[in-house]
Amino acid sequence: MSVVRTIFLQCGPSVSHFSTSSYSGNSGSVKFTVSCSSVASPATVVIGNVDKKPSERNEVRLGLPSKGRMATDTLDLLKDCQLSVRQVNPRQYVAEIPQISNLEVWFQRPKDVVRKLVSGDLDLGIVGLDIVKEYGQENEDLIIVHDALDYGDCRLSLAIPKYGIFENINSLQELAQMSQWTPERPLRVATGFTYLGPKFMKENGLKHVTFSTADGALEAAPAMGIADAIVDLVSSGTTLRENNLKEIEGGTILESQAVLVASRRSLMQRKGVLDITHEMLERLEAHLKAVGQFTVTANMRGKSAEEVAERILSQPSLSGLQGPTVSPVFTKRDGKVAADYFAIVICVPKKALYKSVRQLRAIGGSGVLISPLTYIFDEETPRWRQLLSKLGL
Ligand SMILES: Nc1ncnc2c1ncn2[C@@H]1O[C@H](COP(=O)(O)OP(=O)(O)OP(=O)(O)O)[C@@H](O)[C@H]1O
Ligand SMILES: O=P(O)(O)OC[C@H]1O[C@H](OP(=O)(O)OP(=O)(O)O)[C@H](O)[C@@H]1O
Ligand SMILES: [Mg+2]
Repeated sequence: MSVVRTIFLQCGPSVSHFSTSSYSGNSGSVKFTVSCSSVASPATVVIGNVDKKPSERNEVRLGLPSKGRMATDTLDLLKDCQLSVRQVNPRQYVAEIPQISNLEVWFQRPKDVVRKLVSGDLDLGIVGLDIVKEYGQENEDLIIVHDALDYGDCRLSLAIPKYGIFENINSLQELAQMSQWTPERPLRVATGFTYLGPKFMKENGLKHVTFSTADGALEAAPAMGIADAIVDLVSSGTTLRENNLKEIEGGTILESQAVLVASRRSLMQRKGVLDITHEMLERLEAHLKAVGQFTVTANMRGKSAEEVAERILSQPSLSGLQGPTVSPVFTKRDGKVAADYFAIVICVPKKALYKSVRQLRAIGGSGVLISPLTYIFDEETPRWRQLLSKLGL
C-alpha cells in the first residue's frame, strides 16, 4: 500500500494557489495530478518504482537526510550508538554501516526518504515527524518505530501578523470568527505543507481559506502582501518574531522531532529488516536513555547495607533506576576484616544532579564521583514490544 497524492494546481508563475476544498489524499501509489487549463488531460507522475513489483534486492536499505540540519545530527546520533556511517565520498549517495552487514545507507532529501519508503525503494528511514506526516499522509504502510530521537525538535504552526487587523486576534477561534473572510476574500495562507496545512484548516472548520505554496522564507509573505498567514516550522520562534508574526492558541498543527520510520511491508516481507530494526532500536533506546543520566558513586558509613539503602531511599532524588546498588567496602582493623563503609552506585537524571549530590551529602555521602553513561540496556525495549504488536506478531 502506498500514498496517492492528488493536488490540483492552477498553472501560473512561481506561486500555486489551492483551497481547502480541493485537497485530497488516500492510498495507492504516489501520484501527482496536475491540472492546467493549457493541458488537455492530467499528467500522472509516479514516484519511485514504476512497475510497482516488489524489488528483488537482497540488501536492506536505510534512508538518511542528505542535506539540511537533520543530516549531521542524524550521523552524530548513529555514531553515538556505535553505528558510524562510512561514506567513501561525500558526493556519493550510498554508504554503509560496517557494524550491520547487509545494510545499505542511502542519502536522500527528507521528503524523498518518505516517498521511497512508500514506494518500497527504502525499508527504513530517519527524518522529522513533520515530513513523515506531510509526505506519508495517512499511509498505513508507514510505521514509526522510534518516535523521539531527541533532535530536530520543532512544531508546525499557523502564524499571523502581530499588527493591523490581527492585533487583537490570539486564538484560532478568534481568527475563524473574523468577519473579513468570505468566499470572495478568503484567508490567504502561505505554506510548504500543502497536505497538513489544508487538512488542519478543514478539521478546524475554517471555511474560507486559500493556500499558496513557496519554498522557504515564508515568513516574508504577509509583509509582502502575498498572504495573511503562514503555516511553517517554528523552533526558537526567532524567525517569526523578527518578521512581526505570532503563533496563536490552538494554532499548533504538529509537534515534531526526528523519528525512525519503517515500511510495514518491508518489516513483514523482506529478509533481515526486522532483525536490523531490532538492533537499531536497541542501540538507539539504550543510548538515548543513557544520555539523560549520570552514574553517581559515593562512600557512606553505615551498620549494614540495608541501613545504608534505607537512608538513600529516604531521599526523593536518590532512588536510581532500580533502587541503589550498595556494596560493602572491606577494611582490616586490629587484624580483623570489617565493613564499616559502603560504596553506593546510583543513576541520576542530569537535571537533578546537583540536588542529588546535596541529598547524598546530607545523609553522610563522601567521595562523590560522577561519570557519564554510554548505554542503558533494559531487558527488553518497550518500543520493540509495541512494534511487534503493531505488526500483529
Ligand atoms: N528551525 C528548526 N529547528 C529545528 N528543526 C527544524 C527546524 N526547521 C526544520 N526542522 C526539522 O529539520 C527538518 C529538515 O529541515 P531543514 O530546514 O534543515 O531542511 P529542508 O527544509 O529540507 O532544507 P532546506 O530548508 O534547505 O530546503 C525539518 O523537516 C524538521 O523536521
Ligand atoms: O523558530 P526558528 O528557530 O526561527 O526556526 C524557524 C525557521 O527555521 C526553518 O527555516 P530554515 O532555517 O530551514 O530555512 P528555510 O526556510 O530556507 O528552510 C523554518 O522554515 C523557519 O523559517
Ligand atoms: Mg528548512
